Amino acid sequence: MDAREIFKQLTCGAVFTKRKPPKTQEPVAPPLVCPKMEVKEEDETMGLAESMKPEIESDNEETNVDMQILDDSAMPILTKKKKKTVTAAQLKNWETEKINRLRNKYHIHIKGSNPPDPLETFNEMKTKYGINSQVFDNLFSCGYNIPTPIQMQAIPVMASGRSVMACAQTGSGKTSAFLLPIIRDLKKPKAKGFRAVILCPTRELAKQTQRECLRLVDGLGLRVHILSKVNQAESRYGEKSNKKFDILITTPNRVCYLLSEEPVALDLTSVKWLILDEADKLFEEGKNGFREQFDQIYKACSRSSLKVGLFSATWTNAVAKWCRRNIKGFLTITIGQRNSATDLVEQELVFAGSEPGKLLAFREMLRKGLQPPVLVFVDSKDRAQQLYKELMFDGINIDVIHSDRNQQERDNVVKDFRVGKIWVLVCTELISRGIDFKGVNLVVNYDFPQSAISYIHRVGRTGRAGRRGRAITYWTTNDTANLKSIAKVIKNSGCPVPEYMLALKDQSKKAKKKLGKTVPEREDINVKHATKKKVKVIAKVNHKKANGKLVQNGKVAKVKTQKMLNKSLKTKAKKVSG
Ligand SMILES: Nc1ncnc2c1ncn2[C@@H]1O[C@H](COP(=O)(O)OP(=O)(O)OP(=O)(O)O)[C@@H](O)[C@H]1O
Repeated sequence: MDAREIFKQLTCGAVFTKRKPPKTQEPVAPPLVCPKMEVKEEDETMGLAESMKPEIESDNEETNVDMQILDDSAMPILTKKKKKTVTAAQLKNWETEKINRLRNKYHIHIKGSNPPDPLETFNEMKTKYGINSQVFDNLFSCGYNIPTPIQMQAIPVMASGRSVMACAQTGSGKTSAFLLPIIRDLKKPKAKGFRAVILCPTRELAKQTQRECLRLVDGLGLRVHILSKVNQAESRYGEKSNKKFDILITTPNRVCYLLSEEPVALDLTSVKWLILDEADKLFEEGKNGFREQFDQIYKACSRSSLKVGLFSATWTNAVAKWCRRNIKGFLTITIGQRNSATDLVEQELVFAGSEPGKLLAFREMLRKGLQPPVLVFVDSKDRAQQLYKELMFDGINIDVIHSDRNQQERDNVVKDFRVGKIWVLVCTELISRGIDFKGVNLVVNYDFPQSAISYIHRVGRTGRAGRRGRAITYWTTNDTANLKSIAKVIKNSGCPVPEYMLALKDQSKKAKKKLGKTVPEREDINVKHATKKKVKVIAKVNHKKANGKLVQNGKVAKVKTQKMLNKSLKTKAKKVSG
């Protein structure tokens, strides 16, 4: 017997090859399951309702056995394949669950029948809604890589031709949320006249929206227009005009002026989309609101298929009521908690005792050093002017904006603040809504806001587009009426507030409404609180330094002496008292 024969007998005829054996699976014994015990699968269906999981069939129902016989003595090798059976209904449920998870993740709440699914990426605008790839490129050149939660939901809603009422925090990208679906819908320029109208409460906001729109329509040829000189409008937008514009961005007053002309100087019959940015502000009644103007504009947009979009960071009953009465099949989108301040802002309430105490506290803050740009909000244009005059000699680049300044001055101030020439801007509610100054580090509520809604918008000028910010609010014993509601807003956005503030008595609805409308009486902020001597000395020094002129923001301003300041304030006070 040669060595080969001996080896064959010893190995019982086994064959050895260089090939790797196929992967085998040991036959698995059925799991021991206690009758009452639930077996949880550790797979991607975790957390889904039982009915939504794909059906996984058990071992004893069907098992495919593959046998591979290498030779007579080899063991059979079992391979088990699990078959999955998923019905269409289950797939749909599964998809719904995925969408719900996405909405929960981004705190997207939507109300109304058959809402479209939210987008997860801008790319879906191309694949699902056929948006022009040029717009897509424009988005990326704006630095927008992923949609914000309001964009995720509002874009598909509007792109599917539905009216919408949307509420999302300040600085969360609402402007592009309504601009993108409009641009998608209008596609290219047409000689039909305005097909979209965007109403904003202030001209500053209208200009900013126009800028954003121009960036997004770049390369499409769509013509975006802002109503400026109403006296030139007649020939440009009237019935006989050559209809040279597609999108109109404006404040309501200017539109109403043209609509009241004989013959009507603005044709809105082709308007497909009417957007109200800062809708709750536009719906306010009284001299600061635009309720009547809006009604007139809505009537003039007579196209039967008109769709309306109402956007704001704050939600009021008046807006919801109007939507229910006038718009069929609209959807309501809310991101996060309604009427809440952004949690990107570190907020603080500071008790300043009295009016002079506020000035001292503010000066102390300036002395310690602050990081510009800073916005300082006060109650009225007179107070804005007073505070500005008080601080203009303190060696900071400061300016003021309010509705008494002419349009050119207002535009210059906004421009200078944007480019960093102005460090501290004293302002009124005029710029509390919608204005997107990039990188404001600090908002100071020098005067306590008249309502929680006003507080939310003022504070929302910082902490925008994912950046963090800070807000300081001074309060005195005169401000206790609103203290609780504002303390609550601060607490809800995750900042600490003293417990006693939250335990204060609630105001009645009527009292709150009244408070929101009336400007509280406050002691003047003026130089009489500082020692006259000190002001004279400062004025003298500045006078000398600038050879009789004060150079500010690249412009030459006349330095006013104490006497001149008092005189101008007295004449202003006389004017106000009538
Ligand atoms: N998808 C995005 N990715 C990154 N930045 C974005 C995106 N969308 C918008 N932004 C930026 O976020 C900032 C705030 O946007 P926007 O002014 O539209 O906010 P808003 O929600 O209208 O705020 P407000 O309530 O104060 O009017 C802007 O500077 C804008 O350029």
